[in-house]
Amino acid sequence: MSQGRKNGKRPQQSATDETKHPGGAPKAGLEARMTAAKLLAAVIDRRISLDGILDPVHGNPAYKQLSEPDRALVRAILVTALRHLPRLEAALAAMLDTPLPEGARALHHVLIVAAAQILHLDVPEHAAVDVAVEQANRDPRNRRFAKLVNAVLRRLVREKQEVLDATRSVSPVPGWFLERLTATYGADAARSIAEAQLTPPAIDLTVKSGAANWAERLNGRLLPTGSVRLPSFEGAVSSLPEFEEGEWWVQDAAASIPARLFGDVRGRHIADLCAAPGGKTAQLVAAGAHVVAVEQSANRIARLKENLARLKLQADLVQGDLFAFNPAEPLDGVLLDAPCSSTGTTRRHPDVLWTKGPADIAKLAALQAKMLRHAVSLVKPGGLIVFSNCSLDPLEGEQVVAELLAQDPGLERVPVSPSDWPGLEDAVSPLGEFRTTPAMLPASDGMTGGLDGFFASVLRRR
Ligand SMILES: C[S@@+](CC[C@H](N)C(=O)[O-])C[C@H]1O[C@@H](n2cnc3c(N)ncnc32)[C@H](O)[C@@H]1O
Repeated sequence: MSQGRKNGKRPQQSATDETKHPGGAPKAGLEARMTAAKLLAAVIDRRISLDGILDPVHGNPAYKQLSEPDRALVRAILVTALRHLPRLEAALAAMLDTPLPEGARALHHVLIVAAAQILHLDVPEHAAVDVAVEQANRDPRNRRFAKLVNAVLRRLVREKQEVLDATRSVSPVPGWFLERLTATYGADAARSIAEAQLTPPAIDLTVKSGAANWAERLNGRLLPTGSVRLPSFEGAVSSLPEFEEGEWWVQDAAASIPARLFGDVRGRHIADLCAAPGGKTAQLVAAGAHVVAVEQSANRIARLKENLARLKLQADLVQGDLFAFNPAEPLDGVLLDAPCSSTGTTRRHPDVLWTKGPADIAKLAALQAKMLRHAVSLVKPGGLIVFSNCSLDPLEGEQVVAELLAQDPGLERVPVSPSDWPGLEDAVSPLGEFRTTPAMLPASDGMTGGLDGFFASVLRRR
């Protein structure tokens, strides 16, 4: 999983990936790097999501004030720091004769931000060191550590390759997550999943039609899901052909599986109960279903509306709580792509592992069970319910379904057949449920491998 990487650096791929930055002059990017350390504190210490902090409209005020190149630097630093956090901490610990004093959290974040740049970003190392020293000097709590910061980071620059090699054995994910992965997937698979989250994901497109042609046209790879994986890509996806015409949308290959599990949906009435931003609604409409898209969040349903407008696809939109959605006629099908811990998306959202924990997983699993019971109540006899989410935890997937099946004799599982998914057979469990992980779908022809972690199960009302 290390395509295109040299010395731990990777090519720019998208706005949230590690990137080059023209911060050559000693104090260039000072504001950006200082902001990055503060925002890292907000994620790690206050468990605020990165998406919330970096939102261009509702995000952190200090971040919003920065120039676009500085914002890109902040994003790259934060994503990199969170992806590699335990290894960066181990690297710094190896440079320190004694651990940092208790309570030196601000200093910890300054050092992590600098270490992420030195070890993984294509920025001048001296700028990362100088700014960290300046930042320590500016903070009365940290001033006495400025010399230490200088010495530690200069040593990190000198011993970079040795440090990268020595910390490779450190798990890049927090202990609670590795334990859960190991309990579910076994030690080897858990390690592979943890390693996979270090590689930024490729960009996958779902196309309205002619996937093989699109793959050829974009020099991409046709995936077993029918998605088109782009080769390493710089710039805005909106610059790709036929964006305005609405011929395709960005959707991780794994996220495209649940809607496909309904089979032929032409003329069927299907509700998508957690619909925004609308990737799965779009798939169902494009495949010929009449879709009601239900979404609680006003901001997110506005995005869904924009997305459908660009794609020239029509669905009925209902803004509100799915528990209040009770159509007069029972439906042919319901898709419940429920809110979850999102631990399957850490390649693009590495903050998840530091902002969420086991208690969130348990709480979300209980909510999903309640949502799934409501979803089942909306379909007619013989109707299908597809339950999915992007968590890697069985508590939010296999167990939700197993418990409901045990309680409701009027419901049966419709097993997915591995032979219907050549290339993804390993992702179908013995019970016929989908379980993808970021370690699946090997890289090939120089193209990034991997998939988001997803769970999907098909149920039928008897
Ligand atoms: C995982 S996302 C759905 C992604 C979407 N299916 C797609 O493919 O683009 C979950 C969505 O459920 C929405 N949601 C959460 N609770 C809800 C509720 N009680 N009623 C309706 N929507 C809800 C969230 O706002 C969020 O947009």
